[in-house]
Order: sequence, then structure tokens, then C-alpha cells
Amino acid sequence: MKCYIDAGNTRIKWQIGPKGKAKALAWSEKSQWLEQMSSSSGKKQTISKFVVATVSSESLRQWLAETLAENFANVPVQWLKSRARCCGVKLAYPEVSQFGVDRFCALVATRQRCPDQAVLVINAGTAITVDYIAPTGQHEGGIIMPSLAAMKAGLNALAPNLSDRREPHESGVGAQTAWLATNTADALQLGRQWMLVSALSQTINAMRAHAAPCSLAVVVGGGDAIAVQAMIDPAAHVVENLVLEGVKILARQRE
Ligand SMILES: Nc1ncnc2c1ncn2[C@@H]1O[C@H](COP(=O)(O)OP(=O)(O)O)[C@@H](O)[C@H]1O
Ligand SMILES: CC(C)(COP(=O)(O)O)[C@@H](O)C(=O)NCCC(=O)O
Repeated sequence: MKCYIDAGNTRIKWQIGPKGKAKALAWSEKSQWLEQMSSSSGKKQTISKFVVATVSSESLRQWLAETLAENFANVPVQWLKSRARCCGVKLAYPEVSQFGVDRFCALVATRQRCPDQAVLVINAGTAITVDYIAPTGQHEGGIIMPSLAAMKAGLNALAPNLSDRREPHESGVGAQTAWLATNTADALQLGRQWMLVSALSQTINAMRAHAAPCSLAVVVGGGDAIAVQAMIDPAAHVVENLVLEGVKILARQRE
């Protein structure tokens, strides 16, 4: 059986066999990965090939390559790359290798789910990427923005005295209900939330107008898919493991 891997910047996700259960582990716990991966395969001898989409750092990529080589010496590893044309998707980037392979996998999976439709693909991981595919399968481009966690980490790094800690008597704002906050922790939380909601809503509205008279489907993937979908369009489809789904499709293609 094949083992499909989506190695992002925060977590490694994997699935063994096309009907296996998708699992995830934060990179901070990577020492447990081999054991968890082997136990999810039942017997590690059953893995015939690893198919990997990675956008993680060079050191994590190397760690993964070495871990596989040391523990599965005779099992081939296919490192996926973005392609100009594949599975009905035509990529907009003139420099194909610049386009994150995770985004590419998400496009391929979305196109298979929504053939002949205009779709906005939101992948909510370490970064939030938004890509538009026309009904013809032409990808017209996308945007990359920080996730809620990245906004928090970025501001913490630049303003270390700005504490996110909530005092015991501060109950916390209800998500999406309040516009204005009266304490620091809530002000930071609402600021991040409204940045994300405003950016995504504006993009969805603009792409909806662009796609007209075709209707626009919205597909949301990634570790924060459920949280992001709750903040935007209730009709958006959540497919948490959208990238892994694309990895599986690309694993069936000729290299
Ligand atoms: N156990 C977890 N560890 C870390 N992040 C998690 C976990 N469970 C959910 N998340 C959320 O998932 C996000 C990462 O999503 P993911 O799609 O795995 O990103 P990436 O592909 O960039 O690694 C985090 O920002 C976090 O909000
Ligand atoms: C934008 C990304 C960092 C998102 O990665 P992720 O949040 O899934 O870890 C990744 O797709 C990437 O490194 N892309 C290369 C640049 C681009 O796609 O234009």
C-alpha cells in the first residue's frame, strides 16, 4: 500500500492506503512520527511507496528523507512537484516551481470534486492561501496571507510587551459577535479575527462577481478549515485533508 504524506510548515499529515484514516502530528513531536506511522500501517512492510508533498523547511525535508531511507531502505519515495497542467488544472504561475506543491495538490483535489465549476480554494494551514479556478480548469492565481496563529506569532515577535494573556476576571469575547474590545487580550483576538474575515469575505465577493454568471463554489481545507469556514460562508465545503486528497490523485499519475 502507498503512504501519502502532506508535510506542511506546522504539521505532518499522512494516510496509508487510499481508504486509510488520515493522521497528523505537529513537527514539534516529530520524534514520535515513525512509531505512529508504523503503527497506523499495521506492518511497516506493507508500504510499497511513499508519495510526499512538502513545503516544509529544508531541514525537516531532510529529516523526513533520512528517516524514510533509514527505516524503509527499499521503499521508493516520490517527491511531488507542481505541474503546469495536470488532472484538468492549468496553473497560472509562469514559474511553476514557485507554486507551493500543497496548493497544487489542493487545486487538483478540488477540480476533481467540482469539475467544470468556478471554485475558490482556501487552504487554512500555517499560511492561508486562496486560489481561484475558472470552470475551464484554468487557475487564475491566488493570494497568501498569515493564519490567525501566524498573525499572533508575528505581532508577539515585534511587540513582546503586548500580552495576549486574559486576566481571570475577563471572560473573553464571543467569537464573531463583537466589533470592539475593552481589554488587550480581546482586542488582539478580535483584531486577528476581523482581519481574516474581512480579507476572505472581500476576496470571496470579488471572485463571485468575477465568476458570474457562473456560481462560485468555496472549498476550505487545512488544519484550521472548520474554524475558517465558521467565520466566512456557511455554504463553503470543508475538506480538512484536501492536500492529502490531491496527493492521492497525483500518486496515480505518471511522473
Ligand atoms: N495538534 C495540532 N498541532 C498544531 N496545530 C494544530 C493542531 N490541531 C489543529 N491545528 C491547527 O492547524 C493549523 C495548521 O494546519 P495544517 O493544515 O496542518 O498546516 P500546515 O500544512 O501548514 O502544517 C495550526 O495553525 C493550528 O491552528
Ligand atoms: C504558502 C505556503 C507557505 C503555505 O504552506 P502551509 O501553510 O501549508 O504550510 C506554501 O504553499 C509555499 O511555500 N508556497 C510557495 C510560494 C507560492 O505558492 O507562491
